[in-house]
Amino acid sequence: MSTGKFITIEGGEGVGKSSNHRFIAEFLSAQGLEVIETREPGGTPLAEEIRELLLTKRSEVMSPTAELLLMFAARAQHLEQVIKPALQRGAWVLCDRFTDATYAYQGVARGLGTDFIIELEQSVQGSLRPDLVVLLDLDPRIGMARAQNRGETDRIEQENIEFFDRVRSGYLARAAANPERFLIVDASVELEGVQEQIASGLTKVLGCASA
Ligand SMILES: Nc1ncnc2c1ncn2[C@@H]1O[C@H](COP(=O)(O)OP(=O)(O)O)[C@@H](O)[C@H]1O
Ligand SMILES: Cc1cn([C@H]2C[C@H](O)[C@@H](COP(=O)(O)OP(=O)(O)O)O2)c(=O)[nH]c1=O
Repeated sequence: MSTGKFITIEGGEGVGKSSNHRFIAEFLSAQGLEVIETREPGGTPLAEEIRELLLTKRSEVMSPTAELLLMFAARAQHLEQVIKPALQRGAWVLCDRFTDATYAYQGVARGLGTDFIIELEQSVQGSLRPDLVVLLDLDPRIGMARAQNRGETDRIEQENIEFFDRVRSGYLARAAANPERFLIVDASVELEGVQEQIASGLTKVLGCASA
């Protein structure tokens, strides 16, 4: 049996990741594929506990390196328990955020750079990389306005707009460096237009998978 494909959804806050997650899952299921839906940080009970540590507001400032290592601690657990077994049995994995988020948030926005992240990625993931990254690209001012009525902000969401500008440019730099696996979606248009862009990108990946 061939292994499944690994698809991630990326972008800043309020760009429409949750709104489009269901669309992608249904699109793939309609092709008869088994789809495992998951997210990072999180995806297993232990990794969800690490997520709580990461997102809970606290008076003690979390060091960027501690933040980075917790992201990879959660990821290591998630990979072993969920992602790798699913791919090995031929399921497709759809994950809200993955290591490209680490490059954008910790590498660029927090200013840690890429060297240590490259080392961690290699140690924790080996050769595993997403087959397709759906990057929802949007001015963070629009994303924040969209996300406004979502309730209280978490520890990372409370960063300032310059932080989220850096997140956006970090993602776009990742996409420019890895054009073969990134689908950049203009998330500023209405939901239907966003989904048309995603469907056409998925069709190409499905074409490759069945070829
Ligand atoms: N293309 C779009 N145009 C306008 N509003 C949108 C669009 N996509 C999502 N939204 C709305 O924006 C808000 C944030 O979307 P959401 O999917 O929760 O984003 P994320 O998961 O990336 O934070 C929600 O209220 C959602 O209904
Ligand atoms: C996976 C990952 C997420 N994050 C951040 C991005 C988000 O602010 C937060 C939680 O992700 P998520 O719940 O997907 O955010 P959203 O509010 O957009 O729905 O974790 C990192 O900083 N690095 C990472 O490697």
